[in-house]
Amino acid sequence: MPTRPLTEDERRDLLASVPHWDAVPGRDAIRRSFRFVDFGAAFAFMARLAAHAERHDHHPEWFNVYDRVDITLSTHEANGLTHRDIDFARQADAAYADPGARREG
Ligand SMILES: C[C@H](O)[C@H](O)[C@H]1CNC2=NC(N)=NC(=O)C2=N1
Repeated sequence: MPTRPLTEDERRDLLASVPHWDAVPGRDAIRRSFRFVDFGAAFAFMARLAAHAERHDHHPEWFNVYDRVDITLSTHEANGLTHRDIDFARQADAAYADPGARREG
């Protein structure tokens, strides 16, 4: 998957396709917070995405405290958003939508 920066048209269309993700002020990056029933569910979510990150050589910036995981995505080599970030966001959304994810609420 290319690591070139997104074109303006790509950016508009691709960001619209990941509506749960918000632009990060001052950075060409996107972020989303995920809440789970407990730490075990949060960590299982991270473990699943860690495997994806390794397979695709594309790694998130993330923060975890107990039942919460905050993920920020950007491509360091491009110093901004690329297709890899959109792909990762979709993977994270799919993992969170999985019935076994034990989401909060
Ligand atoms: C050497 C290794 O392939 C590169 O550092 C990869 C690793 N994971 C990465 N992750 C992200 N988010 N951006 C990158 O540019 C990147 N580059």
